[in-house]
Amino acid sequence: MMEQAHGQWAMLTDPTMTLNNVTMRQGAVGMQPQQQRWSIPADGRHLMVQKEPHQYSQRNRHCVTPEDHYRRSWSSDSTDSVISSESGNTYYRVVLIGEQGVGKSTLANIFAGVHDSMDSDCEVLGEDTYERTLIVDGESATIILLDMWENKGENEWLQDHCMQVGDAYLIVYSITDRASFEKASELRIQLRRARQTEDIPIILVGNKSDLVRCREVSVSEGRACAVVFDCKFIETSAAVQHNVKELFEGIVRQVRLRRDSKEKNERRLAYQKRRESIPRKARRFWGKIVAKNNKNMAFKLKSKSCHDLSVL
Ligand SMILES: Nc1nc2c(ncn2[C@@H]2O[C@H](COP(=O)(O)OP(=O)(O)OP(=O)(O)O)[C@@H](O)[C@H]2O)c(=O)[nH]1
Repeated sequence: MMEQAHGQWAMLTDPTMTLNNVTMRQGAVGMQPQQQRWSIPADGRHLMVQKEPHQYSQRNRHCVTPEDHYRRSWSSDSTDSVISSESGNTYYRVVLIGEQGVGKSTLANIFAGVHDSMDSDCEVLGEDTYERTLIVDGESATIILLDMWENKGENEWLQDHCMQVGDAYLIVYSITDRASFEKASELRIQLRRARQTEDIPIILVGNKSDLVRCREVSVSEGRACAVVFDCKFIETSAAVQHNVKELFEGIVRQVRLRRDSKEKNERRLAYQKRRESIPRKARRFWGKIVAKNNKNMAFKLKSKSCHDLSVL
């Protein structure tokens, strides 16, 4: 089944279909430009791909064969081995949205491994669409990252589309640009309207945290905004790759917390705690003492948890 959607994009839902030169194979992932081969996740969920073979830009230069796919991973735990798709890998479609120039593509490039000193396992599924498998809390998860958001009016259909297709969203602003922060709030409202009945995981991302002297939006403003809009918050620097891995692991955890059973999530939390570093353990312990002594505990707990991406 294929749904023609605005120009060159198509939404593919049937994993066995053939489209022009594009062959869909169930179970495997990835595309090789020479072979014009496309495929979708084994779970058969919608995935947006380009119908025409495209020119690979410099930033999309990382492409691996399907055989390479599960060989390496961006793991949160170096001692874990990668779990294959056959053993229950899960796919998460994550959409980057935000004002122009806030660093969405730079974050996507880091995800894609363009800046990695080591080899990346990222696959390019189409212009501005990347796929990478991470090991988060001992389990593999594949993120399909869409960096196709455009703010220009004539691309309204694309914006609507982006608002509909994500399993999770990263709303990015630049801490050096107040207007982009305000835009982030607008986008949050737009997203809420578009997906009214759904509890979609969203992380508000204050990027460019390395530009300390140009800061226009404080950390507490970012946090307060996340509390008001009921989403998570993190500051990142794509330039120095600070908190980027944490961001992508965090979005996986946020989806899992909503989708999976309580027992599964409790197991993961226990796993995280076992592997937590001593400074982090100490911080958590200290946080509990502070919360106990705080009269406005309800507010404190809420505002405290907006930057903890491992809890709801
Ligand atoms: N100092 C600093 N510069 C950054 C950071 N992230 C991105 N930049 C720079 O900001 C500029 C814009 O980054 P992009 O990644 O193109 O931003 P974008 O949000 O994708 O922009 P559009 O594609 O126009 O929507 C580039 O010059 C990046 O090098 C960061 O964390 N710190």
